[in-house]
Amino acid sequence: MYSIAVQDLHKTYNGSLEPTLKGLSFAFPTGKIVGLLGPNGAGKTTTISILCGLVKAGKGSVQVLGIPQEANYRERIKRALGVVPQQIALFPQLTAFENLEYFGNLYGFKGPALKTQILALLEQFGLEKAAHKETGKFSGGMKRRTNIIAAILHRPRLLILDEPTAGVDVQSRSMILQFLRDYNRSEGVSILYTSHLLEEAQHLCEDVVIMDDGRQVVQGNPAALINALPACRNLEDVFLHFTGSKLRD
Ligand SMILES: Nc1ncnc2c1ncn2[C@@H]1O[C@H](COP(=O)(O)OP(=O)(O)OP(=O)(O)O)[C@@H](O)[C@H]1O
Repeated sequence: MYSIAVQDLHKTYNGSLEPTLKGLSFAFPTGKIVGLLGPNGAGKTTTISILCGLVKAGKGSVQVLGIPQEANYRERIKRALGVVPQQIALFPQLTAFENLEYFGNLYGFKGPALKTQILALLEQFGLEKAAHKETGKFSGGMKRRTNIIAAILHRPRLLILDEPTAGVDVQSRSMILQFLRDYNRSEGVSILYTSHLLEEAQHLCEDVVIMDDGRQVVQGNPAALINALPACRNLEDVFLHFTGSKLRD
């Protein structure tokens, strides 16, 4: 079964003359870690927002874990999908524990079982000492780690992360990447993540989808893509080969 299958996706935002997605297609099987890569403005966040049911596509089809995008899509997908947005989505006046309790409640989890789970995850993410501190006073890395916990409290089968390692220090980044590997292996959770750090994506992902200007330009295993192009030494070379070096702003 495909974890995500996107076919000929189009999107033009209201008020925009230029389409953001121009026939994007890609698919990958369940259980993989996949990188959705592309230059600034390629349409990665737009694609994620459509997958989550937050933005409506203009044309094309989307299936997430076999669930087609229909009228009650968001309700159907809610339990199966965990999302870590690019912007930190925490209440700064609430403590980490209170934030996570709030997100757990949204999924119908309550009481001692939720409390135990939150404390275990805070410990796993190195946040046990900060559990009862306001998240507004957290460092970037601590906020990001708390945000990831919020996305996995309900044990989703697919986790989508939009630049989870942007702006965090080396220690937090290393912890987050190790968590993603372990989580994928031990729970079989499918992961789609975006990043501009291509060395990171090369090591983490079994598959990458490189998109540019609203379309897929190539999909494949990083090592296989590098081997297929004799002039490319790494994924960054492959990326530049397919997307060119013209600045996008
Ligand atoms: N809400 C919106 N309304 C109008 N245009 C938008 C909106 N959101 C995104 N866009 C435009 O769509 C294009 C793609 O944006 P998107 O954020 O999906 O790209 P991205 O690949 O995630 O970029 P980045 O790497 O910079 O995060 C950009 O030109 C952006 O200005």
